[in-house]
Amino acid sequence: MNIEHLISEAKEARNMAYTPYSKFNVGAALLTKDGKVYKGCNIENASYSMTNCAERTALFKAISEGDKDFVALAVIADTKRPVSPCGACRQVISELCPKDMKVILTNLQGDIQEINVEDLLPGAFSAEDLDE
Ligand SMILES: O=c1ccn([C@H]2C[C@H](O)[C@@H](CO)O2)c(=O)[nH]1
Ligand SMILES: [Zn+2]
Repeated sequence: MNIEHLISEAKEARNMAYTPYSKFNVGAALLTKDGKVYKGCNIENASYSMTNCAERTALFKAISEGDKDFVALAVIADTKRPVSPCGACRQVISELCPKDMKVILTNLQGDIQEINVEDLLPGAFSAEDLDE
């Protein structure tokens, strides 16, 4: 699976976004070691803070299906710069994905930024912080 294909899966997921409030559609595609792709879109709610971002939708779908070996995540939105995942998603990605995994951020113009998971959220709170 190449990066272009993963991005096209993210673009497809974006078409499923449920965004009656922001009209800002985001898609994500999460690739597993076995070559399976979990797609996710953002899902909003009239109680705005209940919104789930595309990145977390894809991750939660995968984890809930028993998949946990991830090799890449692509995210796409109609932004001037490659879309920037929110803080909540950076926290969740940091916990569930390997440190050296590539996150491919892109936009509809085809600008691409690749970033390692470990650089998404420097100093992230993690499981180790829970140890006494
Ligand atoms: O990386 C991002 C950034 C924003 N959103 C969603 C949340 C909300 O539905 C809309 C506007 O913030 O975009 C995502 O899904 N992923
Ligand atoms: Zn988010």
